[in-house]
Amino acid sequence: MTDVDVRRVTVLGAGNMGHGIAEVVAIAGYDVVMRDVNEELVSEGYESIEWSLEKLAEKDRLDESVETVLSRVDTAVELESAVSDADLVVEAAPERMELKKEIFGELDEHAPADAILASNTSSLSITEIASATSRPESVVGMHFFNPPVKMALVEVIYGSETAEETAEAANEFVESLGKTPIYVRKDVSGFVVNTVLGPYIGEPAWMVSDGEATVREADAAMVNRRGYPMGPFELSDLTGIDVGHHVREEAGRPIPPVMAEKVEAGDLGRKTGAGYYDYESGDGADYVPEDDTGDFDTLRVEARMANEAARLVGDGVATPEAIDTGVRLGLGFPEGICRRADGIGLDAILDKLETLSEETGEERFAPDDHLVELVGSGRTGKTAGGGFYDYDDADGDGPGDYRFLNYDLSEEGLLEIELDRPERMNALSTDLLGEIDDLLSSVDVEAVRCVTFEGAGDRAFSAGADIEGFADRSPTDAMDVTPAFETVEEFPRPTLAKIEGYCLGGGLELALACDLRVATEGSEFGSPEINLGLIPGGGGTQKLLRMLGETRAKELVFRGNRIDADRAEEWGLVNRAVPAAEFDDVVAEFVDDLLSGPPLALEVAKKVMNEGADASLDAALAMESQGFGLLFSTDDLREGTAAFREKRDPEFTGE
Ligand SMILES: C/C=C/C(=O)SCCNC(=O)CCNC(=O)[C@H](O)C(C)(C)COP(=O)(O)OP(=O)(O)OC[C@H]1O[C@@H](n2cnc3c(N)ncnc32)[C@H](O)[C@@H]1OP(=O)(O)O
Repeated sequence: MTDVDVRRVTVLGAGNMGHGIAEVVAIAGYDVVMRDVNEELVSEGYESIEWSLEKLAEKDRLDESVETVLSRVDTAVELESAVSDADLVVEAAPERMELKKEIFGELDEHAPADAILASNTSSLSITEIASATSRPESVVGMHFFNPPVKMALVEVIYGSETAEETAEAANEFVESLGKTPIYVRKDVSGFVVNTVLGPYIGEPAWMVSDGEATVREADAAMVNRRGYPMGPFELSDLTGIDVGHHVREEAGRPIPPVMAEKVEAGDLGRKTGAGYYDYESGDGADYVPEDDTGDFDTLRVEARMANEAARLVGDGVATPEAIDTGVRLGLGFPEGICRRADGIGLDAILDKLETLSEETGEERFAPDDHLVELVGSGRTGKTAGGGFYDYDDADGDGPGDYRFLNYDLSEEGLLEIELDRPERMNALSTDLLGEIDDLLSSVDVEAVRCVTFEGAGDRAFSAGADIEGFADRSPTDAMDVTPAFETVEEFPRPTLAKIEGYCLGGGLELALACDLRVATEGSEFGSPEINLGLIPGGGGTQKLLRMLGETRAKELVFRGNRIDADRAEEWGLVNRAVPAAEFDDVVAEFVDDLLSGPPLALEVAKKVMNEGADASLDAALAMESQGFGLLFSTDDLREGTAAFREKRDPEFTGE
């Protein structure tokens, strides 16, 4: 359950968002009432929850039975009784201000005095919604992304009178759902994610309108050259061209002519069969890498997004971390826009905006004050040691602040490393591999006694190398995956992979570079590279051969299909496959032994065993005997033998 005070939740609205939110809330263990204005809508919503839960159960992604989760979902038509004992109400009604205000007026009358009143609006002002109540301090925005069951992000938005404790409770509640909240500290139009998305869609539309680019060039360049998951026009077709048009109209912003023409012609995107691409008589978003002529000005688009991000930071709406988390989880951007801007150089971004501003006189290029300040104070990005972020490791003298990696080094010497790209199944991008390499190369080894690796989220340790990045990579770059795996393998302390979920391709190779592997029973293992026309490239072919023998290794590599954790244990691919409920305890037992073990003997054992595996038996035995001799002169040996004599646990110091 949850450690916040919320126990009973009411969701108002049984449509796409409403039933999705109710489902997520019930899965997290809360009792939830889903209310809509008539029985038909409510039962359609309920059936959708049931259908979705069954799909999750089929994919083994539900810890409880469908019936148990459903037993926590109640439905209602009457608002008063639905909210009368709710701790939290999430309103997910259609996006019309008058309707929302009416609902919040009713909530004010019927919901308990201490209830949190949240709106799932994606575009309307929280302050104005709250004005319909006599308790605006209890009203907060809680913007889930569609579909809630799949999307990890929730924006928690402050209205102008939202109390700190209301926002904090909303934040904790979102975390208790297993989702990632970001704070949007001021009630700005578009909140965080849609504010950054605006120029991604809008600027290419201006460029096409002005005859400076084609739709296909823009999409191909942003996807292939800059790694975005979808081209701006492809994305616009998917979400509906009229949606972006409406948002701009409402905000009083100029509308790119190409967008206005499409809306006027009724070509709104996929939903009408045609938009920027033709989905009925054509092949849909059929741009290909060759459409990327190299002329499309990607910097112009990214400079505008970075400018919006600077405005959000400068105005105190969100931190760079929140913005980056928002666009990664909410839009699937390959990295946060603030990180990316720091990488490009804020001076180059400012220069681009100033040039465009002078050339066109258009308001949208006016550089934001915060951006100007950052550049003026020398914070021009990563190479300068600071931009939106600080780069402590710019001088290369220690681990820094990583984008895709979280780590913690405890006083006892446990270095816990988490691969943090849950939205991409913790796929190993070049950057992520570089960060693993950097961390293990720069950490103070003397302070570490054991390392664990795990994947963020509950779906994957890692689903392999980042396939999105493949199109863009030269063969020599692509061969560059092994250094990080070698660093892991050669790290002088014992390493343990904690595997929950998919462990595939490069993810399996990372786990194999670790000394030990513990997995939950629901985990799946495989080398699916062959299905992509590839072979394992991070040591997999050779590691599997040595670990499993030719018969099993070839089955994994040639067939490319997955095996379950029990079979992985039987084959010797993992040390233990355990039920999820026992996982933490089993991992803790392994870690305790490694942390309390003699560091020098463990280091020598690791080296002798790793290097000996590839040497002749004579050479390997010579290595072992040399290591054995070496350890005889250590304090740890004296401590180990003394502890044995004195019948106590040894306390090794690594000397
Ligand atoms: C030297 C090393 C080479 C290699 O490692 S090559 C890569 C080898 N690995 C693979 O081929 C595995 C690819 N992934 C999959 O087959 C599936 O995923 C899974 C079976 C792991 C899970 O399937 P499901 O439950 O249906 O989830 P989902 O919608 O496919 O994945 C969620 C999001 O994660 C992205 N993703 C998954 N694996 C990768 C990857 N390896 N590289 C980049 N992105 C990946 C998806 O695209 C999607 O993203 P969106 O939600 O935006 O559609």
